[in-house]
Amino acid sequence: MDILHVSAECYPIAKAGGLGDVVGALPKYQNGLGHVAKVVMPMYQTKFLHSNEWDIEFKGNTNLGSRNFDYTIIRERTNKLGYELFLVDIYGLLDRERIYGYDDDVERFAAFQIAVVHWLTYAPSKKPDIVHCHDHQAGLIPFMMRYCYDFNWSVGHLKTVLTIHNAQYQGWIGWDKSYYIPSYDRWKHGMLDWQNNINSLASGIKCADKVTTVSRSYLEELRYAANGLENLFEYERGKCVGILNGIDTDVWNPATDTYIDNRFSLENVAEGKLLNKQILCDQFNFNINNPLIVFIGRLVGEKAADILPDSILASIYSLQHNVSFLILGSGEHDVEWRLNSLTSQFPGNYNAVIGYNEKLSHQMYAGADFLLMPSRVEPCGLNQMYAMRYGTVPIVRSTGGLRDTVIDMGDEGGYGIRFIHPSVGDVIHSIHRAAAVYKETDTLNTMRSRMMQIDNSWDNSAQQYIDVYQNL
Ligand SMILES: Nc1ncnc2c1ncn2[C@@H]1O[C@H](COP(=O)(O)OP(=O)(O)O[C@H]2O[C@H](CO)[C@@H](O)[C@H](O)[C@H]2O)[C@@H](O)[C@H]1O
Repeated sequence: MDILHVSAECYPIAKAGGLGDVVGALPKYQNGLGHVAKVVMPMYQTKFLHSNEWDIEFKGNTNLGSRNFDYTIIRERTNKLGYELFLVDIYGLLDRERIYGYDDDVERFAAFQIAVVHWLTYAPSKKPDIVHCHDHQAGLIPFMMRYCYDFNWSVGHLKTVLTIHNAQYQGWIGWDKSYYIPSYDRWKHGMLDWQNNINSLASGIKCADKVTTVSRSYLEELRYAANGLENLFEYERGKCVGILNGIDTDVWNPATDTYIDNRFSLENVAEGKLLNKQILCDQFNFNINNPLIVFIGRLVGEKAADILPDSILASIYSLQHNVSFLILGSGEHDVEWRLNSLTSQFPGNYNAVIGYNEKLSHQMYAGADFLLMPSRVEPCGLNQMYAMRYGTVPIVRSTGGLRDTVIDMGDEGGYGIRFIHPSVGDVIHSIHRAAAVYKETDTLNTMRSRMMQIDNSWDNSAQQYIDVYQNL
């Protein structure tokens, strides 16, 4: 089968979170199964863009409302990522350094989607069998392919899949900007609308042939907590399926990871982790004998980052300073500020690196004893799977993909710590459980050995996506 993935992120070109990891890996594994999977994404000003060679694939001209624009589709010359990669260059709109966070993001991603569908319509090359859209930045594509007059005569018959990595963000566009959508059958305007806005994600759910979420539990949860789309998920449940993400075991492998100084595997996990922990302890002035608990991720309400400061403060006091915490992330300014200000309060027990740092994240997965994820919402979560591969015990709230991937150490065959509420009390209790198990070397080693042998690779999930396509 011929599959085209459409996404705003793709690792290693541009990544803000887990979406980039998934789109960077899934096509490679689908190609490994004998299919032809490709990726198209915006051309941002990235290091990857400037350090690789590109061929021009197609040049086109189309409109965003009254604004006429040229676009160019370029293709990475060597397929070095294991799949064909196309970038959409729209001068003045997409060619920025960051992925998101601009005042005109609505215009940028609307233009991106229009350009992709225009390209699919007018390029002479063979059309894909499946257009696989990821999150709201590609959510309008199924509508445009099916109902916009400029396109549907050519691509209206192609099958579309929408994968929801995070339903919190929906790509709302006021109806005052509806002229951005190329002309369409007005009777179909309900396929764009949700609660008096154009809602890109809702439109994708209505119009795509199949909708997938990144874990089964998350799909269940969306029926009662979907940031306003609950009824839609209930109504469309027949076309929705949960497929757990995998991890790219080429990138996330403690035996070959070039970001870490001391590589290790199951055979020497205790020694390997200790050497990596020593480096972190030297860098951040921690006592190596204390359990090291880390958090990596976006500092937003969804991840319950706001409860970290109080939980950490209380835990350091109640464990009499026999614990260390390291935070890596960025997000809401007040959370960043509160997390930063703890550093001076607890030198030797706490530190925070505010920002995005791929290398440090790998070093933390390798050197930490525990990884904390108190998420209020976690569609799948990749961090816990990376942690497990590096022998780092996950401490997770039992929700979404965290529930599907972590078994509590109190249960048969368990290897992690699970708690129910995203509350300071539950987090402190779990940190105390972590501090206790840290002293039981044999139990800790058994848990490490169990989690490192779990196969969370893409092999299984990539095939499940192929099954979805084939059923269409
Ligand atoms: N400051 C920082 N520095 C370095 N690396 C950082 C970082 N902040 C985050 N990361 C990295 O970004 C990724 C985060 O992935 P997640 O899946 O946990 O969350 P995210 O909410 O972005 O993804 C959404 O999509 C994914 C993919 O479907 C779902 O798993 C998830 O539940 C859903 O919320 C990891 O690779 C992590 O190491």
